[in-house]
Amino acid sequence: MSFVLLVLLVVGPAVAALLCRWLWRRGVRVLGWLVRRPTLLVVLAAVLWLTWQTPDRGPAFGVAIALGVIGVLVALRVLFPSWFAAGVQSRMAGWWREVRVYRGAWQSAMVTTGLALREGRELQLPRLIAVRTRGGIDLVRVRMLPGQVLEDWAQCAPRLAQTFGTQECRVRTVVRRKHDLDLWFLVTDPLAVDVPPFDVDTTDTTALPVGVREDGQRYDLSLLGTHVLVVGATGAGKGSVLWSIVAALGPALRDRTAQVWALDPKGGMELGGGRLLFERFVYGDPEDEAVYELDFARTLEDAVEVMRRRQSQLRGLARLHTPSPDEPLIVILVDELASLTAYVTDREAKRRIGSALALLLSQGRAVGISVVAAVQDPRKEVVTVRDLFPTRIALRLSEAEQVSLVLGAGARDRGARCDDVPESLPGIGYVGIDGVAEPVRVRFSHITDADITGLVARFRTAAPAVPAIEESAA
Ligand SMILES: Nc1ncnc2c1ncn2[C@@H]1O[C@H](COP(=O)(O)OP(=O)(O)OP(=O)(O)O)[C@@H](O)[C@H]1O
Repeated sequence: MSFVLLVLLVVGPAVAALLCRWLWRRGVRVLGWLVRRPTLLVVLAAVLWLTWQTPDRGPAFGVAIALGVIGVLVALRVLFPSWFAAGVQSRMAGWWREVRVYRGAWQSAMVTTGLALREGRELQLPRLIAVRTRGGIDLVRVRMLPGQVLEDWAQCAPRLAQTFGTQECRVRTVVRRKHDLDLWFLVTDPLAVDVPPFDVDTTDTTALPVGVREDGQRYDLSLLGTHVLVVGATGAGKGSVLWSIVAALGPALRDRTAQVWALDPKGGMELGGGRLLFERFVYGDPEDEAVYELDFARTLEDAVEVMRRRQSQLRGLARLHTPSPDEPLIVILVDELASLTAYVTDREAKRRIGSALALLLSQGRAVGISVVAAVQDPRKEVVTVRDLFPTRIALRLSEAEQVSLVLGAGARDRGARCDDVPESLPGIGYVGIDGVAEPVRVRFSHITDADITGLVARFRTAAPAVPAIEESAA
């Protein structure tokens, strides 16, 4: 007996210490879990407060009230999901992140980044107006100090991200509020995982679902009335942008309100899988260079002819063409535009291609002809017509200087760090649209060969709408 007691006396404290340690660790984890769930914390606090305020009714009263509140919240979430997400969840989570992350460190962050102003003994701080949380992003609205501009904040963006423990910070203007800015702090990155193709069921070519934005929302690209240039280093995912657009056009292709004329100077390697979806598919015969280059010239000139005809039909009647099965939106899809603009050896072909492309890019969009082209090298000597594309998509680029060539001066300062996109994340890029200040970070859908086969099976039309299908070197 005394031996058992002895063992208990020796082992007991050690076991108790281990148990305490285990409980402490568990407790810390539970606390951390609670801290990340402000709604639950508020409900728990309300239960405790009610129990304390009404001791005669006992804890059951508080629990009943809390269950009622939880029931109402769950019902609201189920009945009005988008309103609940934007109006309740986003505000609650934002308020909690404001208290937990931003308020406490605000003054020191402003001072160390040089965004605070000292006048004598008085310290002036930019005002933190509100925080909202959406997806993995904290949207922090701030009021700048007099004399500050967006660029002052954009320069400090990496340091702000580091201070508040987030992955990235982007600075954005606020419509009709010149003194305010929105800081987008990326807490988690929803673009770190592949985006599968969307199940498209719309023929609306002004909102093609092609990817996911960094706030987790779907990104819809407008194609009608614009041209799109896609720029990216080797392996950046240019193919996935072209294919995302084709995939999103599927229903319009099937309904014949859109058609794709595909030009694939890489011998048909990139776009060949979708040839049955395309009204025209020109890939040339690299062994017969002269014919091969003239094929592209002829196709572009045919598009110019359609453009001229539509112009004379629409003159005085409408300023923007409306796609229909008789007069569909024509999408000229070009993989590796440089092969048509810079690397052409036949002088005659080069002249004809250059002039047809310039005509289509400058006059085609109003009459329903859009050019979507991909290229690796965005320099003007390679893509002379670069500035005629109102929508430009910059994927991973090899040099920081290339960002301004594609998205315009200052785009990199506003967060479009295309040169920082890791090679392990193909398909991520920034979309810049003329007239829209901030580029949007998007991951385009990853379209595999199997997806392309599925697209062809689902959307190919029984017979072409326009008889002249041209397959060079067929
Ligand atoms: N959106 C995406 N999501 C995930 N993986 C992608 C995505 N886009 C492309 N990839 C993968 O990245 C690799 C390169 O893609 P892709 O061929 O489209 O790049 P590219 O820019 O067209 O390259 P190149 O200039 O050599 O033709 C492929 O293995 C592809 O599967």
